[in-house]
Amino acid sequence: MPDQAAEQVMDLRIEGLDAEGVGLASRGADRVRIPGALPGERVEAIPARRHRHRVEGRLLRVLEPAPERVAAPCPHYGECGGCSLQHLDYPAQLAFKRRRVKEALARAGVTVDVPSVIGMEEPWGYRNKVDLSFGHDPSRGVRLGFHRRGRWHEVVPAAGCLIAPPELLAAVRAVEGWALAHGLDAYDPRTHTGFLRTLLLREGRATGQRMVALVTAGAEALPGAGALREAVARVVPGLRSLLWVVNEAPSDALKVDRVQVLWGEEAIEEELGGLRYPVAVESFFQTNTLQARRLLATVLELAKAAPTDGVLDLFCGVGTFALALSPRVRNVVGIEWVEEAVQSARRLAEAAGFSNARFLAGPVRLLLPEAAAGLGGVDLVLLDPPRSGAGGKVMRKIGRAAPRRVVYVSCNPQTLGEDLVHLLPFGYRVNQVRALDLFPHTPHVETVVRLERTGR
Ligand SMILES: C[S@@+](CC[C@H](N)C(=O)[O-])C[C@H]1O[C@@H](n2cnc3c(N)ncnc32)[C@H](O)[C@@H]1O
Repeated sequence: MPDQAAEQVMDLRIEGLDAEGVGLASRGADRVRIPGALPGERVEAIPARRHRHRVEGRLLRVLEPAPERVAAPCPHYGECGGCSLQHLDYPAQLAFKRRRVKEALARAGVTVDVPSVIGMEEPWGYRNKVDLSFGHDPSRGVRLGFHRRGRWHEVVPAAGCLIAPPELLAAVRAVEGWALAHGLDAYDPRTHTGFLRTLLLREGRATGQRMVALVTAGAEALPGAGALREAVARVVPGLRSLLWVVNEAPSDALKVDRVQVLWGEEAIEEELGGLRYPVAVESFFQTNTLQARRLLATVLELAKAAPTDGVLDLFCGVGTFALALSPRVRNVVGIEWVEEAVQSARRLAEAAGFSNARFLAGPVRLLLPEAAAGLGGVDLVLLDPPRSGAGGKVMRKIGRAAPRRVVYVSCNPQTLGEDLVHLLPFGYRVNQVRALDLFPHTPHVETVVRLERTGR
């Protein structure tokens, strides 16, 4: 785009928000996306990038603010890649999420009442897991923080993050100081040089146990391991696990090639539904413990389990739903492809004496028919797939297993709607929906949908 156009200031009226919570306006035939702008507002923005009829705009000034606009309390709002809805007051965030769920269901041809989103009384400091990255800082060498919005290889400071608990954030300065003192540099995935990759912090909300995991590129030994131990143990209360994780993959995604326990245990524990779950460095565990309890209660309410039920729990992770259902049903089979999560679920079932719970390790698509056949009748299917959804093949296999009830837990309304389109033709009808806010100040929303087989 020529410089002149890049300088062109646009005076726009914001018409709505897209699924990512970005303000949308029209300008001739163009759709303009403006992060930070709210519906009803008149704003000044400049075009930053153009793709065919879509223009990415940068907000310059809000000329007429919406009544729901609030001053974002985080000092790094706008620069940091997280919490993009902080400028919208909390009730309006919940209303936006409710609309997202309604619209996604409507696109799938489902018209059903979507009640208000179940929000948090105190929507701050809720995360039990924080992922930080090391970046190069020209003035001081290395910096530990969050990815910068739009420039993923740069980081913004983590201090002052309002959705992470301060007890975990205390590790950041200690680890940064240790890295600077030992002259260690940040790994650069573009050149595959450098050493320090990420720092993963986890806590068990109910147990007060904390984990600090340093992820680096490959090395024989960790320089200054003793000093790291001392620095972290001094500032992180309830430290139960200090780990050194080696990730030799070229990309940024967390891959665990080797784990060394520098102090304490390999995992921490978290409590949910009366059971204590071990949480290892790479395990999936709901990141908002308080709302995860409400999610579990909602799933149990919508499942309406009966003692004669045979149940499938697909994408079961460490088995939170299957284990909670086990004492209420005839038998339950969980399917999950992370072997370590399946082993954890099996151990918990055994310790609790749930002899009617079985867990299979592998892809849902391949194991579902065998698991359904082994149950002696499937009455209820629960599924909680990742953001990408379950996919048409899995949904059609559920339809062919013909359970009377399906409870679909989704963290992405869009893929929820797309998946439902494959199940509805098997004679299912959505008869209850609940939405919960597990991720305040972000556009994400958790939805639980109950379907019943009416025909066929
Ligand atoms: C949103 S999590 C649900 C976890 C679980 N309900 C819980 O609360 O702990 C999705 C899970 O699906 C697993 N997964 C993703 N794709 C899978 C597949 N094709 N087959 C089996 N498991 C899969 C992931 O490893 C993850 O544990």
